[in-house]
Amino acid sequence: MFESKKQKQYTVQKIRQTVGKAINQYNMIEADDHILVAVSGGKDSLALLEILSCRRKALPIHYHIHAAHVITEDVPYQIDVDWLSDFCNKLDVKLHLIHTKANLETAGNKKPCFACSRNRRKELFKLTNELGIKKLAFGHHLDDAVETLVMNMAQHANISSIPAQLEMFDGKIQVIRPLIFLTNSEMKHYALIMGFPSLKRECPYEDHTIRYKAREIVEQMTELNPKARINLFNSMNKIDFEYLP
Ligand SMILES: Nc1ncnc2c1ncn2[C@@H]1O[C@H](COP(=O)(O)OP(=O)(O)OP(=O)(O)O)[C@@H](O)[C@H]1O
Repeated sequence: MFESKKQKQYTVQKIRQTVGKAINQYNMIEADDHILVAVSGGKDSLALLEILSCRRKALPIHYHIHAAHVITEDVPYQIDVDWLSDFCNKLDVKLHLIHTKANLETAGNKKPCFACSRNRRKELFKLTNELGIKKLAFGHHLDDAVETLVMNMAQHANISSIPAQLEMFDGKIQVIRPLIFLTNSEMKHYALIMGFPSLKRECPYEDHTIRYKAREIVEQMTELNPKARINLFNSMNKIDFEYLP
């Protein structure tokens, strides 16, 4: 679909404003904060890094952005680190590369993908702590939250998802998700306009079977109501306890 320069500018501005809305609503960023952005090389975390970095120029408050990318050496999936370094340089953001191993052979009956992402999170928390940073930002968006809601209801019989912000380790680290009000389709659109390449390759261990099924279910629900995705998201803030069994 052809989009004029003006339309593209409008989309970019709207998406950046929506990030700003989440940041303000959850008080995610304060003056002089240091924020470590976890960057996978996928479109969402690249956009998150770029948006947070650009916002610094437009705001009266100042905050510091750092980026971290975890390289799991024993998993045959790597991104173009030179491109990412260059991207961070242009944004005037320091990139921290974390080299680690998932040691999948010792993961017992845990699935490789689970063991690898648990190790990645551990490494990100470790670096955040070592750098004396309090805020760790992830690139999860609204679709991730809705899919997680559906998965948790079906698998764990509880109503829970991924929070927009969460205090961890007795408040030492605050996890923030500034893209939480944006859909996957909005993020795809943003990446296309900004010309972000897809640095991520499919990992051979990647097992998203359940998540893909949850995604399909959410997609089917949009046939009931085109707004189903947003409604599922908003329903998490509107639980009518009197009308529950
Ligand atoms: N190798 C990594 N290094 C640093 N952070 C990561 C890495 N992989 C994932 N993350 C963080 O975890 C978030 C969710 O990861 P996930 O693999 O679900 O995202 P993705 O959709 O594959 O990539 P992205 O969200 O960047 O488009 C990412 O947005 C990013 O913030």
